[in-house]
Amino acid sequence: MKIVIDDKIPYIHDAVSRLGVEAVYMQGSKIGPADVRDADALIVRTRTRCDESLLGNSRVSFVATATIGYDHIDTEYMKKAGIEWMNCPGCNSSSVAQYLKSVLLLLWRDKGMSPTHTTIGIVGQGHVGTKVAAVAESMGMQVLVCDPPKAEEGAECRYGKFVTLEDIARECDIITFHVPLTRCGKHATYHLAGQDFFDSLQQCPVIINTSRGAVADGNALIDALYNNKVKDAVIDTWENEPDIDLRLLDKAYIATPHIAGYSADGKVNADNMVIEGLCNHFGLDNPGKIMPPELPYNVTAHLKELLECRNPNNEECVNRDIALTLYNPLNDSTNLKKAPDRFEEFRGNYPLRREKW
Ligand SMILES: NC(=O)C1=CN([C@@H]2O[C@H](COP(=O)(O)OP(=O)(O)OC[C@H]3O[C@@H](n4cnc5c(N)ncnc54)[C@H](O)[C@@H]3O)[C@@H](O)[C@H]2O)C=CC1
Ligand SMILES: O=C(O)C(=O)[C@H](O)COP(=O)(O)O
Repeated sequence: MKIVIDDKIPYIHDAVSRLGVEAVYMQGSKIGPADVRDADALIVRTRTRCDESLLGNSRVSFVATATIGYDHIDTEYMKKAGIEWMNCPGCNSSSVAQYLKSVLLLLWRDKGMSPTHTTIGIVGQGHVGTKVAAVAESMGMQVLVCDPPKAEEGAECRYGKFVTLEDIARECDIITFHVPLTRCGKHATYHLAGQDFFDSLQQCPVIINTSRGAVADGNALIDALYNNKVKDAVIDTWENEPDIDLRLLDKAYIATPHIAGYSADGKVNADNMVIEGLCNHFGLDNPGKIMPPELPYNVTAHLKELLECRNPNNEECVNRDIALTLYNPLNDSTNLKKAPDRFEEFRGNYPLRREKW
């Protein structure tokens, strides 16, 4: 049995080596029809488009993407071809929530956006949006949630009732997108934040996009930043990655290379889900749980020091410093702004980041 695996999926190698199968590791964007022709399974990330042109002449019967999003998988083709496929729902949702928490703390520290005077609009109440809403609520923000598909299903909104995107545009100081990228259907999200949306903004909000680049129309967002319809932008996901728009990079307050979900915890969750799916599909013995590496001693010692020096009068600052020590998106942003051509390199060699210590 042969598996082709994206070589930038961290922590998975040991578990795969214990499966007793042939494993070929390759750069995700380079995996082509000749590489998968004699493969039985494919484990990918967002960089491999899985469709008929890749898989049509192969014997692949199982495809797993170690990600939440699956807009790179042609699910219609998978169904037609009888190929089982899986994504990893929720795997890195806490990692994206950690990214958002640090962003909200930085907006408070550096831009004076006090949480108790801030209304945040969350577009998409799925795995990620639910956790982001809880973070914002715990900081004292007023939370509005827009999720028309969930509203139509009769799902419960924890924050009053679901509102429309128009309500969000009218009321919110921060607007953050947590939707899948979809190009058809009643609730398609391609350019959901388009010209009309930006024209309708009333509060000159901060726009945060950690979903997929094309959920926001980059040109319309840049115009809105120049015309002061939008105060600041925090961009993790970009149109045309890795060839990103340098005007948006320049204007964005925080600009990161699609790494909101890159905590080691999130990566390991995805690995464990993928290995379980693979073992179930092929009847293999599960080699056991993968664990994330520990943080180095100097980081944990610094965190302990912060806690020990805690002054009850500045508890909030200590909590903020701990959160930002664990993860500060400005570090990733500074690197990307200096060297945007290294977008994929920054992702592929991402430093150890933990959600807890
Ligand atoms: N930047 C990063 O590293 C990461 C990005 N993502 C992106 O975030 C997306 C969301 O992730 P999850 O919350 O786990 O997905 P999910 O599937 O759990 O939730 C998505 C929610 O969006 C809602 N939705 C769909 N169309 C909508 C529309 N037009 N307007 C408002 N709401 C709409 C759905 O009803 C659902 O509740 C993923 O599809 C992925 O593209 C996810 C993880 C990491
Ligand atoms: O899970 C998702 O969806 C994501 O966007 C990932 O965090 C990004 O993953 P890769 O591009 O590394 O596959």
